[in-house]
Parts: sequence; C-alpha cells; structure tokens
Amino acid sequence: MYRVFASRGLRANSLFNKSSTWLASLTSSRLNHSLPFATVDAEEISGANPAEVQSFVQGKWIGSSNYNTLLDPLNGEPFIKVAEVEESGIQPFVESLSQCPKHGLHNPFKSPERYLLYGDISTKAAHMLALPKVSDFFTRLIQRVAPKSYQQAAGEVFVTRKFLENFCGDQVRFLARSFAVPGNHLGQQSHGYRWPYGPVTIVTPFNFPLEIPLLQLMGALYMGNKPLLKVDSKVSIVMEQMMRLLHYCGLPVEDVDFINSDGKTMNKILLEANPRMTLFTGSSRVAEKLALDLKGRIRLEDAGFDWKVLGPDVQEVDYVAWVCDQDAYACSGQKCSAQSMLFMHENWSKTDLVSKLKELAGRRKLEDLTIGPVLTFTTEAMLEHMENLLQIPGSKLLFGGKPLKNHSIPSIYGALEPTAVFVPIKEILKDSKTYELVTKEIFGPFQIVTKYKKDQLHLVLDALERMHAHLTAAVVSNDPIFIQEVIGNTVNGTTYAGLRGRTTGAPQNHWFGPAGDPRGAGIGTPEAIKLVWSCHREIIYDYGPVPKGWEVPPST
Ligand SMILES: N[C@@H](CCC=O)C(=O)O
Repeated sequence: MYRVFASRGLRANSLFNKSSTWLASLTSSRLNHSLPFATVDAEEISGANPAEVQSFVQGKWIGSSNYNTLLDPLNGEPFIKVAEVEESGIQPFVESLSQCPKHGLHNPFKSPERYLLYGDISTKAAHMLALPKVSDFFTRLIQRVAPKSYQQAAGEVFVTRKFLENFCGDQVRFLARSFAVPGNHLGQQSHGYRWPYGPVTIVTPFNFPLEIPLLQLMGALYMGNKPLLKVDSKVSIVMEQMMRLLHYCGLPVEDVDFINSDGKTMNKILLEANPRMTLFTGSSRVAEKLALDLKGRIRLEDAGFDWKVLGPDVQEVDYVAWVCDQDAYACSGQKCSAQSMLFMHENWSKTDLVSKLKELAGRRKLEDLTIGPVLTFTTEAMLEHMENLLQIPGSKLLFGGKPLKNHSIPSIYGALEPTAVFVPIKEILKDSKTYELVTKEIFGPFQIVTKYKKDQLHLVLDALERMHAHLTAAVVSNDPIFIQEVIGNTVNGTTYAGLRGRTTGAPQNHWFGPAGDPRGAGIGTPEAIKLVWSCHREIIYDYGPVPKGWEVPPST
C-alpha cells in the first residue's frame, strides 16, 4: 500500500513541484522505515533516542544550533529537541512571506487550477490518514507530546481526516464560489468574489497538535494564501511530520513555511513580514497583544470559559453525568471547549448527578491517560486557585482537589485529580473580584459547579452576560421555552442545545469558534474557511454600450 502511494506521490510531486526536496527527505537516514514520509517513530522517542524537530522555509528543511529541549510530560526525560530559529535567522521567513503578493498564490482570476490541485492534495492526504498505520502513528505521536487517551488522540486524527475528505475533488473551488447581481443598465453586473489575503500567518496552541493547525493551514491554502505556520514548540513535532506527509501528497514546497521559535522571535517576524492576516488560537493575553501589534489584522480563537446550563427538565441523569465528565475532564480539561462551569437547576441538584459525576471522574487514571499532565498550569497553581475559591462563603470541594499520586510527571507540569468546586450563585455575582476569581480559566481538570432555583434564571443569565470569552456552551434541556430564553440571552459561538448538549467534541462538520467579537475566528466548516481565510471583493462589470444619443449632462 505504501509503495502504491510512493509512486503516486512521485507523480504528484513531479507534476506540481519540480524543485521539491521530498526525494531527498525520502532517502534521508532520518526516515522512519515503515512510513514513507515520517522521520520519527512515535514509540521510539526517548531520552536515549531524542527526536529532532526542524523548520521549513523556501522549500527546505532547516535546523538550528539553538535547541529547545522538551521534557517527556510523563517521565521528565529530555526527549525532543526542537531546533528553534533565533532572531538572527528570521530573514528567510520574512523574505519568503514577502514574496507572496496581496492577491495571493491563486484567486478566481489567477491560477485557478490550484483550487483543483488542493482538492487532489486533500484526497491523497485523507487517504493516507485513513491507513491504520498512519492514523496510529499520528495518534501515538499526539499522545507523546499532549498526553490524552488513545481514543481522544485518535478522535483528533479522525476529525482531521474527515475534514480533508470534505475538501476533495471540486470542493476547494466551490469554497471560492462567487455570485452575480444584475446591474442598473445593459452591460453592468456586479460579481462578488472570495479573495485571498496573500501572505498570512497561523499561530496555534499545544492542546490539539494536529487538528487545529492542519484545519487552519489547509483553509488558508484553499483560499489562495501563503501561510507561515507556527505551532507551540511543545507539540510541533506532530505538524512537522504532517508537513512531510503533505509534501508527500503533492503540497508544493514553496506554498507553506513552518517555523519553530520562541514567542519573541515570532513576534519579530510578524512585525517585519507584515502578514495581511494572522490567525491566532491561544490565550486571551497573547491574543490582545497581537491584535495591537498587528493593528487588528487578526482573527482570534482565544480562551473559553465554557459553560453548561442544566434546565428544569430532569431526564437521563446517567447520560448527562457522563457528558459532563467528558466535557470537563477528557484531555485533562485542556480543550478550548472544556466545561469550566456547570449551572444546575435545583431539580438536578436533587438527583444524584454530582455523585455520579464524582464516580465517573474517579474512574480516570494516568495509566491510560484519561487523566494526565497539565501543560500550562502547575499543580501548585491549580491548588492555590482552589484554595482561593474555597475562601468564598458557602463554597465547598465536591471532589478531587488532590495531586495525582505515583507518577513521574515533571514538576514544570501539573498533575491534579479531576476536581469540582461548588460556589453559590449569589456569591459568584457578589462583586467583581469574586466574579473574576470564579471565572478564571484553569486550563486543566477543574470545574466550578453552582445551582440556581427556578426563579433565579436571571442570575445565571447575568453571570453569562458578564463573561468575556464566548466559545462553547450547552443548554441541557428539551424544554423549548427554556432553551429559547437561554439562547436568546447569550452569545457563545458554538452552543449545543438539547438533552444531549455538550461543550466539547466539535468535529469538522460544526462551526467551532467564538461569537460576539468581530475578530472571532472559526474552524472546520466551509463558512469558517471562507470567513477566516478570504475577504470579499466585488467586481462591477460595466461594459456598455453607452446609450445611443448620450450627451454630457449638466454637472451634479
Ligand atoms: N474539536 C475540538 C476543537 C478544536 C478547536 O479549535 C473541541 O471540540 O474541543
């Protein structure tokens, strides 16, 4: 099977990419012998056999003498060396981006065959990801750097594959579909086109090492942009290998640059290369800085303090408890969509929902990574936050709250049991200091639980109105009047409504992104791609003829 692909890959590359380096990479000694594109073996990476991650610019893989050595999140061994570009080395990246004109690598009037090329690349890449060996490779690689259960990591690979399948054949050109409106006189028509931005940058976080960068990268390319991609170094090995797979599937080497660097160096590139658009997925703090630095030429998928409201109609307690457990604690709570706050109607608080949730959370274990290292908060920081919450009158620890035991997770990372803290709703709203504390996003296995009485829905809505990030939400109820009221009074971009409502898991067939902010990005669907990666251009054709007997009218 791989051989078949190798020869197809060869044809694709010779067609699209005469100056390719892929052959060199195929014969490289770094090659993983069982997969034709890979240079690492996910299982073999260790302190004794560290992997090296490179950057890619102007058609070539490059190293650096400046290594960021990553510790294995499970045992602290220095297991990956990321060759990071230093400030003195940014020129090739700046030049490469600058070579791309504002009108992009393709647009409806320029190189339209490239829309088809990207349909073909997507077909090949989707096919590769459907091979069990390739899917297992990426799943395991994700697990090595962003420890989550096999199923959660495999889900990410699956979503990525399905996304690619969605943009096979002619689907990329359909993304650039235009429309026409008849004009005021003969010969006049206005046409609306989707236009690329040209040079663009993509900055993505650690929590979805494959799904977020790949979906955004392909969206940018489909619409005719030339992206420079930067993934959090902690996990960039996954996209480094994916870039190799994409080259193997015919991605022209000059179309994408891929950089590993620290944030300061990347900031310098952004200021010097002046990309026309930057997609940033990550923390609100960095997002706000970039918005200023880039003078607003940015789309953001920033923090999510995601909430779930359980409505008055209690049904299927086991099911709802299970969804709550998945939403709050799968991937150790490190999804941008993770449930951070649960509002229970008093009818639910009379059931054994919380004890069921406790039981489900208690099943999670480090051995299968259903709970695991937290990469951006230390254990102490999470415990300190918990202690602060427990100072609030009426608050209590529902479960968890203890460091994980018997592990070798290095202390730079966090290791906490799935935790839930109850805070009374009136206390949450008491003053802005308490509100800020309660709604502080902890990117880990941590949630706030509260309850409201039947005449207190306005308090819930008040709490939701005061939040500053509006990514995912769930209204768990089959009462249409209740759902209507909550949805009508809130703004979250990806909101699930109904008994089976959840906050996480958005696959490629859902728009996923914040609402309520003109800078809000989306990911996954055709609408998301068009919104983030293209702008509107209107061409008004006005061919004439000038009416017979036309004379110069008086000035107006
Ligand atoms: N599918 C992921 C979202 C990826 C994000 O950008 C989730 O639902 O948490």
